[in-house]
Amino acid sequence: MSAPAPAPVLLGVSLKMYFGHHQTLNWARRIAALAERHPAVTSGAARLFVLPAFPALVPATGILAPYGVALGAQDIATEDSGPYTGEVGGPVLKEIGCRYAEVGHAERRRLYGEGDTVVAAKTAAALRNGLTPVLCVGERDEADPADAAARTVAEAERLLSGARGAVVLAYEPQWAIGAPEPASADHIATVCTALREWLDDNPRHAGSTVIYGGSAGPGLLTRLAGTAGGLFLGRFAHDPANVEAILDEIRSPAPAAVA
Ligand SMILES: O=C(CO)COP(=O)(O)O
Repeated sequence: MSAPAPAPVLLGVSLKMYFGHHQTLNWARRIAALAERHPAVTSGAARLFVLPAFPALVPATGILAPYGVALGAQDIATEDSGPYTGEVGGPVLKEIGCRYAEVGHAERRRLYGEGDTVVAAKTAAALRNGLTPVLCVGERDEADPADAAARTVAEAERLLSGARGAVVLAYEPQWAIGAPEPASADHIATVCTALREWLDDNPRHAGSTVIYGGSAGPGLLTRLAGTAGGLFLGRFAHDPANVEAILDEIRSPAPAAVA
C-alpha cells in the first residue's frame, strides 16, 4: 500500500497596510498567474491564502479564487452585527467569500490594546461564522526554545479554551516580526512541534495546521524540513519572485507512472 499523501504546505500572506489599492490588485494578478502555472499549487502540494486590506477583499477574490487562492481578512469583529462603528463582522466576511480571519496578531495587541479576552472572542466569532481563524501566538521576547514552546502552547490553550473547530495556528515570535531574519530553524521546529503535538491531543481542533511567521522568506521551508505545516509571510512576499522561490522549495508529487 502506498503511504498517505503528505498534507499540503500552507502558505499565507498578510499584506498588512503596506500597499495601495491598485498596487494590491496588481500584486494579486501576479500571484494568480503564479498559482495558475506553478506545479506545487496545481498539484495540490501547496495551498495559498492572502489577507489583503478590507477594501481589496472583494476584487482580490475575483482575481485569486479562480486559481484556488483563498482569501481572508486581517481582523474580525467580536460581534456579528449591530452598533459597532468601524468594525467588520464575520457574516459579511463569509458572504463576500472569505475563508480565513486573522486574530491576535502582535501588532493588534501592541498598537490597539487587544488582549486575550478580545482575541478569544474574535476566534469564536470566526468559528461560529464558518471562517478559519488564523490565530497568532508566540512569545514577546526572545527565549530559549523549550521555554518558548511551553509558553506558546499555554497561550494557545488559553485562547482556544471553549472553542471547537479547525484553526490555523500561526506561531509568530513577536521579536522575529519585522526583523532582518526569522527565528532559527531549531527554535521554530521546537515550538511548532510542541503546538502540533498539543493539537493532535485535542480532537476538538482536528484538521488544524501550524505555520510559522516572522521574517519568513525563501530558504526557510527547506531549513524547517517539514517541522512546520507552512509559512505566514509578510514583507518577503511583496516580491512575487520570492513567493515563487518558496513554492519551488515544495516538492510536487511525482506524476503517476504510466504502465
Ligand atoms: O507578521 C507577519 C505576518 O503576519 C510577518 O511579517 P514580516 O515577515 O514582515 O516580519
